[in-house]
Amino acid sequence: TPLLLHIYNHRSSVSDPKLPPGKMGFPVLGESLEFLSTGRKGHPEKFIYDRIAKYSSLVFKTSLLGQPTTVICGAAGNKFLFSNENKLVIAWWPDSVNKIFPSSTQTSSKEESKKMRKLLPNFFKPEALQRYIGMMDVIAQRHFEASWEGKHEVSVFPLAKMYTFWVACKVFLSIEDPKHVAKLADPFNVLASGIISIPIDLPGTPFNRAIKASNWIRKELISIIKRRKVDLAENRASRTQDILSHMLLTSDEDGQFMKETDIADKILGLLIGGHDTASAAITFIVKYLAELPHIYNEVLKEQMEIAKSKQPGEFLNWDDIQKMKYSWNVACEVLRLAPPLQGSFREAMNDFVFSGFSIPKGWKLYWSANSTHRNPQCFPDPEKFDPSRFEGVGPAPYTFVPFGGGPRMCPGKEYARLEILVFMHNVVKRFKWEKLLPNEKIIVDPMPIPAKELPIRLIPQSSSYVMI
Ligand code: HEM
Repeated sequence: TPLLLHIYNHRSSVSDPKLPPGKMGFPVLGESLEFLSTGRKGHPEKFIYDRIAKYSSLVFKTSLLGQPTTVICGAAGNKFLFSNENKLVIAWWPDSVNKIFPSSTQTSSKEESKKMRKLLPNFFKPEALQRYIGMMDVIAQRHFEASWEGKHEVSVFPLAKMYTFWVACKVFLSIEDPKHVAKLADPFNVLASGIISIPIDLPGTPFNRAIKASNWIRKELISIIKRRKVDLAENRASRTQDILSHMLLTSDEDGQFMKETDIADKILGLLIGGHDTASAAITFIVKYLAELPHIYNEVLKEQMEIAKSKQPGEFLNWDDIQKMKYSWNVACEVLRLAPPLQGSFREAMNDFVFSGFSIPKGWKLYWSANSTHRNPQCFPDPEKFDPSRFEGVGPAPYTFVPFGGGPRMCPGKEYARLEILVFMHNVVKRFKWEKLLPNEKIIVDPMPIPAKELPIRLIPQSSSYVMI
């Protein structure tokens, strides 16, 4: 619609449309505190729906993280932002994120990082990922043996993080020794908590420790990369064994290979992008399955059919994943009600007009998954857990957006689907479970997690099930 936008732009200078309704709040702080506190109280959608109601508008202005921001809600808003990437809007991250990942913004140019972003989906194409399903299953089995079996009670969130991190170490880097995984996991958790901290870089602050942790991990990654290069040259490593090999051997359209520092940054970005998101999703799947026994039973039925069809010692494969339709609908319904990422920011590249409101150049824009996920027009009876919403053609375009959309859509979406389904298969095959805290609160900061990390009581399946 460039023509339409041109007309909009033209009209904007003539009739001078107004800024969206809304309040900018206090200087600097803006409305950040309310934005964050509705999340910490477990209802991040409240910030959005209160304002949609107050201003009778799906577009409103506010100020978040020190930035004038327009929040754009609804399917039409999602479509607008996702389809105008690099035309009217460009990705924007808060300063704290840029400081923890200095090299992606400082050593590589914008052009370079755009090129890199184009390469990324190559490493996560279904064809490439199919090979990794068996590896994920191996890690899942080891994880359950090490941390679940023989236990009466466990806390789900830390275990989900351990699982996704172990899978990532294996699929990205071929690292599977639990000791080596743990050595990377510690600084990694420091890093993850620094990203969401207040960006004050003084000795001892979480932010400062995160920067140090990120430097340590990048150094470690560079040495892994150097070793791999030698191993590939001397045929001691396979060209397709993991994502690192793919990155080292893939060139862009100009025949250029990625630099070591870029690969380290990309892997670090992927580790971060995939860590708390997928583990939050897994935690909420376990939570909903505990609360909804009829859904649990359907998932169990589907997964046991698959388990019965396998030979002893045979790992999950692509055909098995294709059979997990009901389980994936359940996972999608969980992602609708508890989206791990609430939304993300863009920046206006120029002045433009959206929905009759003028958006000044440099302003930030924010889309929010909850603005459609909990909207009764997009999802009738939105509070009801109903996996059948995803049967047939499924939700209308741009209404179900846990992974975003357009050119910046989550590159790890397929990977996440596989590791979530492999987890579901392994957990229901072994256990039923009950929540230990029936009314455990949810905190969204910035990912949704149960406040006490979801402690559950495990009830092993009858042994005939586990043997299969
Ligand atoms: C259930 C799990 C996941 C959810 C809900 C999720 C969701 C998202 C969303 C909403 C975005 C932002 C899109 C935007 O700004 O419009 C994103 C970006 C991203 N995700 Fe995921 N993600 C998940 C898992 C993963 C995994 C497993 C990986 C890595 C293997 C990953 C890597 C990334 C990266 C690198 C970006 C940044 C892309 C960019 O800046 O262009 N994500 N994800």
